[in-house]
Amino acid sequence: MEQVLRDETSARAFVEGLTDAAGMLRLEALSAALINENQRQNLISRPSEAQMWVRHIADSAQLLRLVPRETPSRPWLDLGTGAGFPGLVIAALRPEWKIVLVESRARRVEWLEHMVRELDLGNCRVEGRRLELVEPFKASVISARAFAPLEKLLSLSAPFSTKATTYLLPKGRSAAQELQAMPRKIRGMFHVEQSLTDEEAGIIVSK
Ligand SMILES: C[S@@+](CC[C@H](N)C(=O)[O-])C[C@H]1O[C@@H](n2cnc3c(N)ncnc32)[C@H](O)[C@@H]1O
Repeated sequence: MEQVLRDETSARAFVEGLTDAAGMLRLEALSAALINENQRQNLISRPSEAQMWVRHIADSAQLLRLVPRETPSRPWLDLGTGAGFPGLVIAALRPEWKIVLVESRARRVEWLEHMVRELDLGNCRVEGRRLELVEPFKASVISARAFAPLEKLLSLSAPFSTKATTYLLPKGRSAAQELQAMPRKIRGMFHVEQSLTDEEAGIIVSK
């Protein structure tokens, strides 16, 4: 098994390897603002504030290992971005990529829009509505962490996917089980990658 990022120092070093100094500054700013905003609205669990890099930032950033380094030809769509994971972290690491964050809760939408402006992420757009109401477009990547059960996720996101779309779905410790419970045809379209931030967690990946 690969390295597991057990502490904040190793998680930060891992993310450093994926970006440049400006990217790290954006993530530091995101982390500080998020801890501040978490006093006003419940964005992340309080205990996870002290493990921001392992639990949230590196956990999101690791998805970049699963896609090509080149700018995708179509947008990266993140479903149910919430506090910003994983989509806002990807946008902070790859500001030249087109990223669309979908989030329905008004205060979270405000927060995401605020951070997109603060971090000057001109290629990142927030769709502040339910996914069901978003005008469909074809995405290169569809990511979602803790958004919906796999079957529902696939049906809600179908209008945004093509045969070439890569799904990246951090599913925690239920990944293998959730995939196993799917009909064989769907099972065959995905596999589970080991998460670098939790040795028992998996990421459901298409193709
Ligand atoms: C459990 S949170 C996860 C947030 C974030 N992805 C993370 O892992 O930290 C799920 C988020 O999805 C949003 N959500 C749920 N159903 C949605 C829908 N149909 N359209 C858009 N957003 C939705 C919720 O408002 C919530 O912020």
